Amino acid sequence: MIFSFILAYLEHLSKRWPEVCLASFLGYLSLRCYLTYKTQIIANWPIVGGLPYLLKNVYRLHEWSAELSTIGTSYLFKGPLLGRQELLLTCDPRNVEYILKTNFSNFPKGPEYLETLEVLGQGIFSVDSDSWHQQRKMANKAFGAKDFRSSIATMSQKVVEDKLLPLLKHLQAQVCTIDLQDVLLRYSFDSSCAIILGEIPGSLSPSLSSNEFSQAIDDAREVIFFRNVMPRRWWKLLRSLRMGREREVARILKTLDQYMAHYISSKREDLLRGVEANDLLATYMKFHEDRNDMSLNGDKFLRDTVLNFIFAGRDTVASGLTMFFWLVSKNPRVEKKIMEELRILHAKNVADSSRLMKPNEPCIYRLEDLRSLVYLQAALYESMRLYPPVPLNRKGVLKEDVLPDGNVVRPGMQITFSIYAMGRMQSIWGEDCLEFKPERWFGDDGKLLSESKFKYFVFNIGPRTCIGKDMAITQMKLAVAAILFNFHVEVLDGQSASPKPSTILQLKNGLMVKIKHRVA
Ligand code: HEM
Repeated sequence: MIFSFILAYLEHLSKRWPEVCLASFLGYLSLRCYLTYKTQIIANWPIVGGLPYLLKNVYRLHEWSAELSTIGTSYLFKGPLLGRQELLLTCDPRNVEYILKTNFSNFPKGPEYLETLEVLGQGIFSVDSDSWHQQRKMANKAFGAKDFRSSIATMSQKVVEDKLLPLLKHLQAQVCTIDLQDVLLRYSFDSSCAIILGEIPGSLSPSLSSNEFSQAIDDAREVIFFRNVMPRRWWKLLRSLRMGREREVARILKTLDQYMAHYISSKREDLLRGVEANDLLATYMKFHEDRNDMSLNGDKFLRDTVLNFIFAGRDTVASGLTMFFWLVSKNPRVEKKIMEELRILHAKNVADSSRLMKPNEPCIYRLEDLRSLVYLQAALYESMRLYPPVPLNRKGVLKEDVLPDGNVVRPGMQITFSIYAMGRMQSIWGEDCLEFKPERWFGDDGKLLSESKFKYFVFNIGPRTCIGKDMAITQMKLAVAAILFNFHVEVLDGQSASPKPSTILQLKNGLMVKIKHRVA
């Protein structure tokens, strides 16, 4: 009796106020979803899919990815109904190896992802298939060129010696608190530009003034991140309306184009005047000077190529260094062992009369010293395991395929894997996976193990493996050895290592330190 009365009343309401009824129904559904799913780390709600979870966690994306890895190694995430996109989140190392290496050709970056990299043009990083093959071949040739390889070490050493150490000496004398993350970003920017363009932009000057080119790279990265976390249709709509972050794109492109045009034309003039140059830009120009194919030698090709290398190298090296200093500050035992290694080498160099080392000048390490710094190398690998500079990777799917864990992937789907989560998985690294232990990188014979012995995806694996790995390790070792030997980096208490949401791992609030004199 009461039931039929309620039904009749509802029928009456829905006829008189259909909007109110629809709104109440949706409200009821949302409340039910909220109460059902509120304690879950992730779920696919009706209509909106997993978007509420993404929005809720976007500010702590990498920590969230590590939490997801504790409930399962793969999860099929569904986007909102409008433009529904399926995304397989995985941190199963078998899947990642299959995607990056075993069946590489079936998993290109794909048009959806490449669109988000618009500012990078058509460089090695932002193309697939034939164009990528061709560019990779050229890049392998450039990175294999003897003159270019030796200029990597010479230029990095020059930036450490002439720019980084004098700045740190100045900051030590000022006795002030500084953001080490910012200083290291300046170092990797100056050092990358020196190696790639043959010019040091001077961002390590004592005034620590801002640099327009470097700022445009930061802004471009933010746009790329934004496009990667927003549903595709949403950011495209914002782009057509020139709203939000998308409003910035034209200005960023203009700045990047202006700087690139300047560097390319002045390098061309230098080479015509017979100036000797072995930087990457000059190496590419020399490769192609006898070719008439303008698509390989034109300014647009050079602009995209060189910009891609600066993008790939600048933030990654700074990120690796920042997290290294953070971890070392929390692990004095490791710092002591690195210092022992550095002091033994220093004593050897002082005894070597050809090195002409003066007792009161800051100690500089050279390329030939780096090979013997094995504990330092292990500590760098280990810190990038816990804090990989590129924490996420994304791939598309060409043909339907079954991944090693049984998940079926189809064209149109996206696959994202978290290198951050995989670096912290007990099933890969053992019970002490969260400890910073460079010792895990040594075999029973005391020799440094190669990273291929581990499920270590920090530099990618397979055909698209990072081409700048050796360059990065050289830049990092030279900087760490010079900083630690000459200064004591005092990391201020009360800071946390929360990464900011970005395509490159960076600390949300920087790394505040005091630079002090190192007492021998
Ligand atoms: C610690 C420093 C670095 C780390 C952790 C790192 C990591 C990576 C990763 C994960 C990828 C694959 C990205 C993807 O497929 O989307 C990559 C690709 C690449 N890296 Fe690095 N990288 C570092 C430094 C550098 C440096 C210094 C350079 C040279 C300037 C460089 C040049 C490249 C290039 C050109 C690619 C694209 C390769 C291709 O697609 O064939 N990287 N790197």
